[in-house]
Amino acid sequence: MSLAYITEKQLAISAVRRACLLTSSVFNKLVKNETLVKGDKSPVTVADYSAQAVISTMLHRAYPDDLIIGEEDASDLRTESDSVSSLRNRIVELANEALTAELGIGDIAEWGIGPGSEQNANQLLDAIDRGSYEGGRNGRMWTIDPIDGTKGFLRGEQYAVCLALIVDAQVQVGVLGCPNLPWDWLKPDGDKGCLFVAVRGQGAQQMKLSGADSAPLTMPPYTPSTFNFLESVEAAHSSHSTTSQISTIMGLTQSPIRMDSQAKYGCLVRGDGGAYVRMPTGVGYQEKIWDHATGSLLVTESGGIITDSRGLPLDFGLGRTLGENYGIIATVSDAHAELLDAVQRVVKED
Ligand SMILES: Nc1ncnc2c1ncn2[C@@H]1O[C@H](COP(=O)(O)O)[C@@H](OP(=O)(O)O)[C@H]1O
Ligand SMILES: [Mg+2]
Ligand SMILES: [Mg+2]
Ligand SMILES: [Mg+2]
Repeated sequence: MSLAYITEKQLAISAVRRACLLTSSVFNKLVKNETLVKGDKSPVTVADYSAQAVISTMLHRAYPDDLIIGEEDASDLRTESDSVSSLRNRIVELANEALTAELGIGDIAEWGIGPGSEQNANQLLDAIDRGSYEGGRNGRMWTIDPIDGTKGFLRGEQYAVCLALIVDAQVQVGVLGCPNLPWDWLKPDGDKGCLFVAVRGQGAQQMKLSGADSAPLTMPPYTPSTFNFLESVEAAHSSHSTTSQISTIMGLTQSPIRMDSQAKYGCLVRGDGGAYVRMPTGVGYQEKIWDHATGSLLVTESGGIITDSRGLPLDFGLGRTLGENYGIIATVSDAHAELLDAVQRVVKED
């Protein structure tokens, strides 16, 4: 067994597990004034902030020189008002609850976790803001999406805690925690909570969020009669009509599965859906690297191909966004050429 990135992998699993416990515990208690609206009109909750604080604290303790690209920043939490200070107190309380929880299998106290690891408000706000790195082509950087699919989280549906290590613009380690995802997609009332892990060159695996048993993941081969798409719930994030046109060209009979967050990538690699298709709804939006870093490695490590709608590889070396990539398509290797062809025919018609 290869030992490359073995510590980074264990750290990422540990950090994502702690963050997932935090987010699931918050959901049951979330009250209205614990959600803010960001400059781009998207929601952010105390759970997003505290999960980023926890993950960033652990990364910094383990690898002080590594850079971090996190979705959230703490500027809205640094102003002085009664409502902001109660929000801040809640974030400190939640982050410390997660950081100080007893050590479990694979946890290392030097990562700043376990009893006695409390951080104060300033330390936690600084940890959130350590995620402000601009990114780039060279060096080691982690990317955190503390809650991907915040809208799904608020609806009580799918969301994911996402963490990836990028080295010289290549994703090397990716971990995805999906607290609300059923272990078996066909048994929605059965056990929930899945963790997906991939290391470049070492394959991908799925394990229970709560336990250690893991199963290697290989995407099932292309079967046109049962092939279906995974796409966003939010029509503003991904064009549902474009997906439907692509589906018609490919002669697909199954309807798409709509789901928030990178949980779609988890479902793709374990075979719940045939392809993840994300076509832009307008011009100008640039996909964020933290929305696809982990998912892209899961795809390539389980026998799939991921490109943009022109067939170009996703470029994680251009900063905080995927820059010029336009749309995203991911599917098992033997279906990719046909899918890409259908996508290009639809794009040409538009
Ligand atoms: N106009 C847009 N087009 C594409 N993606 C968008 C978008 N506006 C927001 N998003 C991204 O879509 C992500 C959710 O993905 P999905 O639609 O697959 O659930 C959001 O992540 P967050 O929820 O972490 O903010 C956000 O980064
Ligand atoms: Mg967001
Ligand atoms: Mg996201
Ligand atoms: Mg997010």
